[in-house]
Amino acid sequence: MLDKGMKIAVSGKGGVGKTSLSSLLAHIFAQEGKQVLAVDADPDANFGTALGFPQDILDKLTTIAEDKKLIKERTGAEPGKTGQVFSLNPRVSDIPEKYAVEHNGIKLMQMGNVVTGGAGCACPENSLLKQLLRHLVVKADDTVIVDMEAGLEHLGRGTAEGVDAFIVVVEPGQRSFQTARAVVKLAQDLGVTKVYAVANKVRSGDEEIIKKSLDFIPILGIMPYDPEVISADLSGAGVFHSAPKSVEFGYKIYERLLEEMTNTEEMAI
Ligand SMILES: Nc1ncnc2c1ncn2[C@@H]1O[C@H](COP(=O)(O)OP(=O)(O)OP(=O)(O)O)[C@@H](O)[C@H]1O
Repeated sequence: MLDKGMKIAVSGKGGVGKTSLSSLLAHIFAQEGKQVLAVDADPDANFGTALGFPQDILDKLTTIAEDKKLIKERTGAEPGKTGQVFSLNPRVSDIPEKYAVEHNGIKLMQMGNVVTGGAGCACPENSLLKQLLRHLVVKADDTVIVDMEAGLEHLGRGTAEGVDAFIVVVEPGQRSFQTARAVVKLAQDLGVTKVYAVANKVRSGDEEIIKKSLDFIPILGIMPYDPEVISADLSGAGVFHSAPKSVEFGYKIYERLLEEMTNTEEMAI
């Protein structure tokens, strides 16, 4: 295993279970003694709640994209305005330490949404978020788990190349398969080499059709439909602490990930 922690990005169509899987992996890596940094880069997600962070800690979490002072200080430009000159290479190395909150040995950061100009906007907040994600993936020693939206808004080429495992979460259904195809293509175009699928919310008997539909990508694991994941969401207790069946499947995915990493290292020798 590498000295540096693994860098894992999790993506997929809205609602497929990206955040639930990301939270399971974060806890499993932490249990296995890794320093884990969970990065919430999906504006629709609530990574902190899925991780089981208490509300008083989440209240202290600053969303980077909404910190106007920070954006102005680092990029030299006003957030929310286009047509300005701003730094494409802002200083970010001190941000994780200042902005992450911690609970149960897991650190959490929240990137937030870039509203101005929509997808791919050339604005100061996007410049800062992209540079920050690049720093976390390329430079940080922690095991980094990024919960991302399907558009891969913050994933630039340099960052993509540093990702050890890019996981596309898929639920049984043609729309989810189609999104998976599009996300896989986006990721590969950006230079990610290790792209995998995890099928989630799978009812017994559906495994074969899922394997057939995902023949374009290696499958890391198949997670069952698990009502306890929904209960965890309702109670705010966190998936890892309240859905033991899913935790078991999460461990299988963790082991597959380690195997994949070992294979890559052997290939590199
Ligand atoms: N294995 C599962 N079995 C049953 N329900 C699940 C499972 N995994 C996730 N869910 C439920 O599906 C919903 C969406 O899950 P989650 O928030 O993890 O997905 P997401 O892809 O991150 O969504 P978003 O795009 O909205 O951030 C939640 O209500 C969650 O409890």
